[in-house]
Amino acid sequence: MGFFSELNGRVVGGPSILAADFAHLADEVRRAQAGGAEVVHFDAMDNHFVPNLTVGPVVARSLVAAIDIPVDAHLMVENPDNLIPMFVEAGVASISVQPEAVTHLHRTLKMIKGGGVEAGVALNPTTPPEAIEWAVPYLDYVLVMSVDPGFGGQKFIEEMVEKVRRVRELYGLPVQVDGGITAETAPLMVEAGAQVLIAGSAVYKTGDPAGEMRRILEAGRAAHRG
Ligand SMILES: O=C(CO)[C@@H](O)[C@H](O)COP(=O)(O)O
Ligand SMILES: [Co+2]
Repeated sequence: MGFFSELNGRVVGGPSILAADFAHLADEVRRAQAGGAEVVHFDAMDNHFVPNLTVGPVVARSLVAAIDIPVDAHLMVENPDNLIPMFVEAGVASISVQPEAVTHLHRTLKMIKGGGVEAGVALNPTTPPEAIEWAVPYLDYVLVMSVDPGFGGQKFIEEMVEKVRRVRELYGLPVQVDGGITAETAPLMVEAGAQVLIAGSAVYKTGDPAGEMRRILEAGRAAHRG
């Protein structure tokens, strides 16, 4: 049970908080919800794995309490094991880790699942889908990064469309996509098999978060092969 395991073939999406106004996070999420967002993507960065620093479990806890859609935590941190129990305690619905930042991935995924939340891996653009073959029994979703993690507003990496197709073919797990997702790139990703569309800049940097969220979801759904 959970957000990813209950998608039932639907294409869904939500905003990445990275591009939102952090002084009004819950309101920013509600703006995207007005455009059909069903999940919010919470980017945690540590200035070690990525050269940027954002927020952690304390802010996640407040956000969970203030909104009524699931919070999906994307941990771009080295050694996430210390943080996982705190994110679980904060009430997030799912946690993805970057396998490039984790030494004992099996242990880390078991820790996430043991906390009763859904587990994912977020693959850097050059990390091959085959790298997670033996992690699949412990996964509820795969996040294909279509930019290098660390910043919003970067250029979409086109080859990631084929990577989505490959991940879907290999594992059949729900694929989430993150990085440079817009109403133009979303259909390419959905046609290749992506089901969960995450967008930061495209939603929040245009002045119409609800309208842009809706546009991305409609464009994605129009490309869905069912
Ligand atoms: O995880 C990340 C970046 O590391 C993403 O969640 C970005 O925040 C997406 O931002 P846009 O590329 O949509 O602006
Ligand atoms: Co992210």
